[in-house]
Amino acid sequence: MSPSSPVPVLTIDGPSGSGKGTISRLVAEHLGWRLLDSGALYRAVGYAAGMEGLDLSDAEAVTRCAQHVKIRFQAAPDGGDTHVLVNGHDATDELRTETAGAAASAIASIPSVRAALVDLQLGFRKAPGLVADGRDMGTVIFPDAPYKVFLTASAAERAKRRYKQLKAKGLSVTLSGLQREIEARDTRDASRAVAPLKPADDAVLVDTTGMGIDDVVAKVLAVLQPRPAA
Ligand SMILES: Nc1ncnc2c1ncn2[C@@H]1O[C@H](COP(=O)(O)OP(=O)(O)OP(=O)(O)O)[C@@H](O)[C@H]1O
Ligand SMILES: Nc1ccn([C@H]2C[C@H](O)[C@@H](COP(=O)(O)O)O2)c(=O)n1
Repeated sequence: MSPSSPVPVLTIDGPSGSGKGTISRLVAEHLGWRLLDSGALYRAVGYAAGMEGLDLSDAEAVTRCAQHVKIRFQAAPDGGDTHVLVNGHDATDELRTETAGAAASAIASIPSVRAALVDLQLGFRKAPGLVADGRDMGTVIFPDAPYKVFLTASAAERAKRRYKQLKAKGLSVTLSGLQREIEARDTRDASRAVAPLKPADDAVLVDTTGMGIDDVVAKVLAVLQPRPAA
């Protein structure tokens, strides 16, 4: 990278449960790059709005909340999951629930809420590079990113992964209920007017159905390799 060239960004977009968070973290660790979990920002706004007792469809009130909320990512001392502090409260566990995901998806369809989070996201672009995980990383926030991936997997496989993850945490969930929630969230995220969930025109599509995590990491890292001249 020359001193004048922009900091490289790898965007990893995709639907819920496709593995964006897991793969982004592993790829960022491998590269020694920073990580932006943009979904956590929308989850934090939805959570903060809930704590204030706001009606999530009140666009003005939720936008004010998005403009003022203090969100901080804190590395776990034991090397585990990064903690997310919302207005000083460690909300890591609350933010990972499907309820928080649905609230995030609802407030994320408000254009002024999205606008309130743009500068915060752009601020993550620092040397030596950034892996950015979300729904609109490659299309809206970092359209000039040199590397873009769109991760998918069948809804049934994504529901199975989520089921395993939540069961391991001791939560009482059903596979069919999770699949319904995942599909409802995908539909809302993909059909909103602003920054809908969709692959960037120049993204590499990776269908992870039936693939293990290590194979997906390898496939994503391959996107960063220079292509042989034709
Ligand atoms: N290729 C894979 N094979 C099997 N399990 C996977 C794979 N990728 C991710 N997982 C598991 O699936 C679960 C969901 O993954 P993850 O949270 O990374 O998805 P996500 O796309 O970030 O979801 P969300 O958008 O809802 O935050 C995790 O338990 C993760 O370990
Ligand atoms: N760039 C982004 C990231 C997330 N959202 C919204 C839509 C998602 O359903 C919700 C939660 O995201 P997750 O943590 O599951 O990745 O947040 C968005 O609109 N744009």
